[in-house]
Amino acid sequence: QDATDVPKQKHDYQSDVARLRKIVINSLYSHRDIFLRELISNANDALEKLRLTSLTEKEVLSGAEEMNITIKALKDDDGTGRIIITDTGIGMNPEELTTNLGTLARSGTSEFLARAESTDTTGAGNLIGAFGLGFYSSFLVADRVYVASVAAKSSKNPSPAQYVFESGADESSFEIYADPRGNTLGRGTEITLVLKPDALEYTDPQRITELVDKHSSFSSVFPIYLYTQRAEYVPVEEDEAEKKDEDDAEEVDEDEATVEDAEDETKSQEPKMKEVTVDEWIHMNSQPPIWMRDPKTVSDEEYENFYQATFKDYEKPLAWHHFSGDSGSGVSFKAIIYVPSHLDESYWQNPLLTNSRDIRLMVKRVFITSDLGEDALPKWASWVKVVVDAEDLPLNVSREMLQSTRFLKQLRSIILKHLLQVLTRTVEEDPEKWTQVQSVYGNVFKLGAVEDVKNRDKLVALTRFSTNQRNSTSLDEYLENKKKGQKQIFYLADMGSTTDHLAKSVFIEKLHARGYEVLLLTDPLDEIFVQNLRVWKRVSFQDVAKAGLRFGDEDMSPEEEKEEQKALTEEFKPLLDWLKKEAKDVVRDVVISNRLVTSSCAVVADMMGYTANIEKMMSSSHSGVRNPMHEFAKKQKIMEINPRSPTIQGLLRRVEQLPPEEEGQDLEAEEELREVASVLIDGALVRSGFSVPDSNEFFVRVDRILRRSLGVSETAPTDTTVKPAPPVDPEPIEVEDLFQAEWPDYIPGSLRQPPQHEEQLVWEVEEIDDEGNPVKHDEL
Ligand SMILES: Nc1ncnc2c1ncn2[C@@H]1O[C@H](COP(=O)(O)OP(=O)(O)OP(=O)(O)O)[C@@H](O)[C@H]1O
Repeated sequence: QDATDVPKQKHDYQSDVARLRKIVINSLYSHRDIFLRELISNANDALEKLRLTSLTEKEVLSGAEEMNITIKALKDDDGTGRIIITDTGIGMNPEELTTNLGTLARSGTSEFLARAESTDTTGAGNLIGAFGLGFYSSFLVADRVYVASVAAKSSKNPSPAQYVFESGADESSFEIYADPRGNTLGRGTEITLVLKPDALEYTDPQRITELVDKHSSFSSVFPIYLYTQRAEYVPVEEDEAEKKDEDDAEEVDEDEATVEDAEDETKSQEPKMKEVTVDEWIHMNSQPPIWMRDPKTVSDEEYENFYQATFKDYEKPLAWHHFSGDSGSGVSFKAIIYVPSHLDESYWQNPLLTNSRDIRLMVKRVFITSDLGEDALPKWASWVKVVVDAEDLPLNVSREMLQSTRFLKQLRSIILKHLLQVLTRTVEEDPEKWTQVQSVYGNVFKLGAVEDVKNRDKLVALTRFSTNQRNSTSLDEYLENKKKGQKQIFYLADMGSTTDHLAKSVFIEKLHARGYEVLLLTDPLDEIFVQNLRVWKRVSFQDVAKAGLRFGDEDMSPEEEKEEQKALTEEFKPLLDWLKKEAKDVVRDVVISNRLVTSSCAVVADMMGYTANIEKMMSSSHSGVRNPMHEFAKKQKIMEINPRSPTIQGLLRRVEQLPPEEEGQDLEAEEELREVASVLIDGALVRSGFSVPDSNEFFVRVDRILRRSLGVSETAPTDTTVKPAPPVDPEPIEVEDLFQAEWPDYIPGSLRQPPQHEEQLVWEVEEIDDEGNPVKHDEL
């Protein structure tokens, strides 16, 4: 079949593509250099696909001899310019040209586009950087793009034809047609960019060389050639010269020899030269890839550029580590590990479902796969970016075969070991970078410590916490600051709170006053971390909002303490008994406290109970579900009262003054006291981070007590009369009609807010008195 017989087919772009192209063209002008690296990266992918397919289907390789990428930048005589990027990769048939270049198959595209459309242009640039533009970046520099492509030969398609995808930057459709030139490529894809008039700088080979050197020289193991032309002066060849001289020689006769001799003489003295244009293909990536080089010879900029091109990240990496080694199972390798400067947004949405997609495994410089399977890395480390090149694996190793090699398992621990090393090194060597690492990965380390038992200690060592004494401490530093006798790591957790707020908590007042350090945990992960770890360097964690707090330097022996507690309990017995009755709905017990200094009381969780923080976490993860275990744990709270607090002492006296039942109750005094007690209990709950059972009731009681202290009558009613709403209007006015009457130029449905007008709209409402007569007001 003659391909040229096939008519041109017009296709509309999928609407997302049209949107993406628009955002790209509008927002990435200052980044338009990226088009070249994107197209080279696509060409490289196509060559990699071809190589992989050829492992099972030899015939794909026929069609073109070489596997390479070529770039031609041309300035045409009419002042226009073109760039032609050609690869001899896997190619595309007409259907593939249509779907691959006319649709966006990536997930989350629409959401992404909506965000990019709503951000300003620089913000959109960053977003697009994260998203990856690929082929559409062509339109940053080109008014018109032609993609000619021949799919690789296969048993199903033994003589593929060359087809063209053609589209203009402003067009909402593209055309697919058989290339009228026939099959000029043999195999692969040729992308011709007809440059915009303001993008002619890219016709300068020097400019292209610069860009390839910076972004792409290492992104392909296949050779990249740039077409150049240079002027050269070559001696004019003899017969040509003779021809030239023929005009001068009037006759060809016996004098010829003399003439020749004379000519020979002049030639040797000053050879005739002419200018010729020499075409040359320059090999641009002849240097070995950077992971194969000696780290001492690679500059930071080279590492950064390599990272940005390979992992398509617009931002520079935070840190990296370049090393070589032997896996232990006889596979030697070279690798670079990168720590990105940000986490993908999706990471925290589902950290435990994230798989690593960025371990690029190569064998002898040839890319094999970046999908090493589910368990390639623990989830906490799924963000790490790695290139690893193994020397001693067979080139045709498949992903499935890889899964069963020992190398892969070893690779996992090698990567983790080096990743932890590079992070730990940052702590020691670069405090500024370490702050950045903490702000991005602080929570990742906590998650890791919970998930990755094998590396737990190293990950815990990387975690940092705020305390009542400093902004950041590691657990080891905390232990160095541990006071004599202290056998617990004190912490207080309240997710969503601030450290400043926690520092003023009732639970740490004594610890703080005495100079003990308390970890102040505000992230939901903190509590999970502590609950999982339980002990660090044989010192257990103690939630200071729970029973069981010990300072370790108690002056009294536990027996003596018990004695003292017993004596105080005896002394405060009337108050304790009375409070127990009053607080029975919220706490299990009321006891004398040893943790309070200035506060009069607090509510703490029992050993089995939930602290306010856990209660919050439970209610957010079990919303609406009543679980008897949770209900039980929620009730395991204890109210502690401070025997040295004047409030408590005063309350004790008042309770003691209540006449015993047999003498007849003083109901009024009792009621008043109960009110005070209930405010105290609810206040203690709030102060301790819990919520009160009924906040409306709570406020009514507060109000009564306030009245009492202000000497206002408790029973005096508040004037509660309010103006009633006017009667039902039988003919409701359409709001828009109303606007129309007031503002004639108002377009119905066009505004939510009434337009700003000098005169305010006045709602005249007639008020009637008890007899039904209208009430006159000066002003409404
Ligand atoms: N030179 C090429 N040879 C063969 N196929 C190509 C070539 N360029 C693009 N394609 C095909 O078109 C698809 C879309 O390309 P595009 O660059 O837009 O996205 P991508 O490469 O998949 O993603 P990204 O560039 O963000 O990594 C590719 O997945 C590939 O199938």
